[in-house]
Amino acid sequence: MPHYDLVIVGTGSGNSILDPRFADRKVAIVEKGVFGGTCLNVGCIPTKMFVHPADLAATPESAAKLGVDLELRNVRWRKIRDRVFGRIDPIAEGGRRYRIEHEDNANVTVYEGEARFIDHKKLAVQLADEEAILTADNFVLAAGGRAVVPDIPGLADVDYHTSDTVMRIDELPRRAIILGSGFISAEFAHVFASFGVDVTVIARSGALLRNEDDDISRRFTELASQRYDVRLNRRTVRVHRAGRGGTGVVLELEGPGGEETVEGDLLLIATGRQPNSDLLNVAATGISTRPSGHVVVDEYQRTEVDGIYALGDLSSPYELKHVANHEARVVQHNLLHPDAPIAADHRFVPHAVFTSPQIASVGLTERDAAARGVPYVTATQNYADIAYGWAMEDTTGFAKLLADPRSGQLLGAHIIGAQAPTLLQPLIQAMSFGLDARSMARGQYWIHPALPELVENALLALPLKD
Ligand SMILES: Cc1cc2nc3c(=O)[nH]c(=O)nc-3n(C[C@H](O)[C@H](O)[C@H](O)COP(=O)(O)OP(=O)(O)OC[C@H]3O[C@@H](n4cnc5c(N)ncnc54)[C@H](O)[C@@H]3O)c2cc1C
Ligand SMILES: NC(=O)c1ccc[n+]([C@@H]2O[C@H](COP(=O)([O-])OP(=O)(O)OC[C@H]3O[C@@H](n4cnc5c(N)ncnc54)[C@H](O)[C@@H]3O)[C@@H](O)[C@H]2O)c1
Repeated sequence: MPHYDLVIVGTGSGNSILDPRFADRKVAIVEKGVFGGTCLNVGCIPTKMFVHPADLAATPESAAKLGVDLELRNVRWRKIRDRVFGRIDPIAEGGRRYRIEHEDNANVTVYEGEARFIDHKKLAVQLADEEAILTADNFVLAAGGRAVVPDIPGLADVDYHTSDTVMRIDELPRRAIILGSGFISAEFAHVFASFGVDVTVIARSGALLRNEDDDISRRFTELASQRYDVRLNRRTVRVHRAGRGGTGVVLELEGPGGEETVEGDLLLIATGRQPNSDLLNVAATGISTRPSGHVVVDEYQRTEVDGIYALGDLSSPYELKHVANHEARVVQHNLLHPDAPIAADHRFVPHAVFTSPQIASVGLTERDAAARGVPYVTATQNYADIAYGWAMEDTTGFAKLLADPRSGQLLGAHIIGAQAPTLLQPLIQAMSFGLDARSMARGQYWIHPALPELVENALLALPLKD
């Protein structure tokens, strides 16, 4: 039974921990799937590589109102898909080979198989032909999560996709149904609709992206409904194959208008993700989980068991790559300096949805602020009322800020419109470093007539107390 100084489970963000400072430690890395994890292989990176061509394909629609007539002649799906994975797959394989073969990793053993705890700090790894049992002083659990597939009658008997498989299909479907109305739904609806697929989005609640600020969610729902079929307040009662030898899939729904059916050639299930703590059987080593399945960690990313750290989607309710990366840096430091640990900073975690229009957000929504009884003022600045917004003829985008009325400290920022994630970044910076709205607006130049004037004007519009 080999004993290690350090065992890392998962090669997503967990793989970034090792560097030359670990050269004198005996290390094992365990990976059951493809090296590089979700973000690289089936998450952030490929999705955005599809979103960019989708943005281009959608350009004729937005150009016409500016007097530029463009025509979308063709979408070569296989060319788009093969560019994406032709780039990504070699990176994943290169990362694997680096860990297995390169002299930098002479101290590292890679175990390719599924790990599960069988006892206190004892891990079994199911390899192709045998089971290995590993023990270690330190473990880093970075085993991520997986797509949730809801228990809907008939679903198991039809072909459906999750985000793990949908990007590798051979042909674009004529009609796609997307179940769920969160991040993945919003991004794939944009990709498919831009490529000419008839999209139907099925939402349980009365709005898409309902965790966003209500104004953002409402605006996005309106705009999405103009581009594709959005069914709100629907319960999916049953799923079955289309009749008479049809290759499609039918969803039976119940909604405000009673019963209805929707038929498609592809069904994408986008109903959230769950942590892999159950498959890793963390309970066997004495680690507890939250009701959501997330592993419990303290601010130093330490689990309840001495020497075992967890990070990323396995323990983080944010389920975002920049959070997993940050936590991996914290764990790395704390492994190297256990007597001087640093805490993870989760004060201002931003996110962006790469749909159309783009959406980005940080801090409190107005709903959060009201629920917490936090004093706040808000300001909303439309793209339509800044110079570059005129150039773009943008009539729908806006930035909404929340700030403390006295100190002017920003509490939240929410943008829907072109380049929203890029426009949000200076607001994240202000919040992280405690820059108040007045100083931010008037303590620097804002390039005229560039898009960040949206942020400048939103800051100036905040009705702060003198
Ligand atoms: C479609 C999609 C798009 C996304 N887009 C974005 C985005 O634009 N921006 C963003 O910030 N985030 C995005 N995310 C979220 C982001 O991908 C995750 O937050 C991030 O990848 C989590 O990293 P991680 O290291 O915690 O886990 P992962 O990257 O999931 O790594 C976990 C690894 O552990 C392995 N593993 C699991 N269990 C075991 C086991 N028992 N034994 C051995 N190995 C195991 C898995 O195979 C995997 O390789 C997206 C996610 C999806 C699904
Ligand atoms: N741009 C990004 O940062 C990005 C992009 C994609 C995914 N992600 C990450 O991946 C995670 C998973 O994405 P997601 O879109 O699957 O999850 P999500 O939590 O964003 O949305 C899940 C959706 O499914 C709905 N839902 C849940 N159960 C359902 C059921 N039984 N029937 C119908 N609808 C149901 C929910 O109401 C919600 O609308 C996200 O939490 C996010 O952190 C991030």
